[in-house]
Amino acid sequence: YKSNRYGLNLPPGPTPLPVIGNLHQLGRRPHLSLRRLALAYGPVLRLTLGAVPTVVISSARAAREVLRTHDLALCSRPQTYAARHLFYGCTDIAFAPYGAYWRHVRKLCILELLSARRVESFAPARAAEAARMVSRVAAADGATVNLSKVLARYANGVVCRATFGRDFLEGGEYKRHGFEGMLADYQELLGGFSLGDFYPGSAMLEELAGRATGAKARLETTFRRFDCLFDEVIEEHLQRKRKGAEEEEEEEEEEEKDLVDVLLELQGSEGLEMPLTRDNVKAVILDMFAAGTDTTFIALDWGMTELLLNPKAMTKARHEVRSIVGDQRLVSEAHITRMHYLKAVIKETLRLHPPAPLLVPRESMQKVKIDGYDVPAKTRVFVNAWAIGRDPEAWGDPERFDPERFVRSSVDYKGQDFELIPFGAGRRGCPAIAFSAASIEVALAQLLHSFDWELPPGVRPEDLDLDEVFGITMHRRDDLEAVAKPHIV
Ligand code: HEM
Repeated sequence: YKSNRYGLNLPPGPTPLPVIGNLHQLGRRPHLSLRRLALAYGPVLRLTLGAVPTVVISSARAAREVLRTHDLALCSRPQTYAARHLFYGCTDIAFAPYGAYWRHVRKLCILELLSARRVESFAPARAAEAARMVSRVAAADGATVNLSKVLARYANGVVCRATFGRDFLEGGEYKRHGFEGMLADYQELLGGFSLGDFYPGSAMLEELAGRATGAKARLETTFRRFDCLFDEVIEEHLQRKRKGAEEEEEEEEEEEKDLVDVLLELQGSEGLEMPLTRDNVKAVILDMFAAGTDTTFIALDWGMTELLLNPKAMTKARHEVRSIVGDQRLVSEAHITRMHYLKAVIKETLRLHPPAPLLVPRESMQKVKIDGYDVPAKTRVFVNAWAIGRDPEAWGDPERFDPERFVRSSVDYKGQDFELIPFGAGRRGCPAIAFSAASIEVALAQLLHSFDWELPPGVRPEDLDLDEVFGITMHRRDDLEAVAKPHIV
């Protein structure tokens, strides 16, 4: 085996796939190293992640084969050490292996939790959080604002209101529950490749590796923090229900229900195909909270970063928003249906900065052929959405932020166009595209309507450090700071 310049071992003879190597050799930014490898060796790479055969896909054509042609064969998830510890033994939606249980919870998610009607019912929550976001920015009174913090609170507020019926920002609760730390731990632990994953199937070796590296202790602490919070929230909801029943209140309006209400109702209903335990309910709540918060924040953070770096796009988007909203203070969702350029800005942001750069790994359930290569059962499959969004074969001038490209084309992120797959696609595709689009659009439109934005005095676009922190989701390492001049507040 000779070593190539990536420090990987190339096999001497022909192999079913071009490269064998080791993912931990790929450094701090695997999405980038993997793209370099794909440019050198082709869009279907095989790596050996410890004992786990792994395939990485880096072209729209190969992604179509994974996410459409072989969607069913490739729609399980690996039961990683971290996912099992954090997600109640992988009984959530995102990490459950393919089977009757996953089909059941996924169906409940599509029909009950994130249906078009439910997403619409959260419009007041989005509006309230957008208004609070404006107040937080206005409070800076022309001084430099840490916009990343403001956006993180918005994303957290929207997801918490939809999931739990309230946010945790008042009365020191945010700090008490340690939300930021919890989410940071979660992203890091899930995105990391813990030593335990190198010995799948050997429970003893996995356990030893987990202990030796300290991963187990961290996973257990993070799990316990989430678990206690969810128990508190469920008890609150049950108490409210009991009180309502004693006072013989009218049935709660469908519009006022949060996702915990819906899940508890489903749990109590008799017609359910499969019973839901309390742990199942908590696992699904964790999915909503964890899958929704950071992703929404990252899309907004990069959206505002790109607009600040590209004043022409900023001016055009602002002009569109203001010409539609006029002198009203708050942007409504009816306004947004007419904001075509704003939607193009969001697509362009998600093309260059998909919040989950390698999507969420899949696992093959049977042998399939991808791009002519044999991929055996039990192979872990990563799709490098980040590389695909910058593929020169799919995109002209791919590194340039240019929302105009979407004004001229009908390419969308809904899982039909494989050159743009920030939400994945197929049976395992993100079930929250409508929820996310609504949350991102209203926040971005509101920020552009209420304020004129500039970089802080003395900071030039080229001064911004755009480095990122890789995890299951990937955000900028530095916070975005900017100055906001009120337009209509
Ligand atoms: C910008 C925002 C978001 C992005 C970019 C995003 C991206 C993704 C991606 C890439 C996947 C894996 C898809 C695949 O394997 O093909 C996924 C799955 C998932 N997402 Fe999202 N997501 C976002 C927001 C949300 C929100 C707000 C929620 C919930 C409220 C959510 C819930 C889920 C769930 C439950 C899954 C697992 C689906 C399954 O395995 O069946 N996501 N998301």
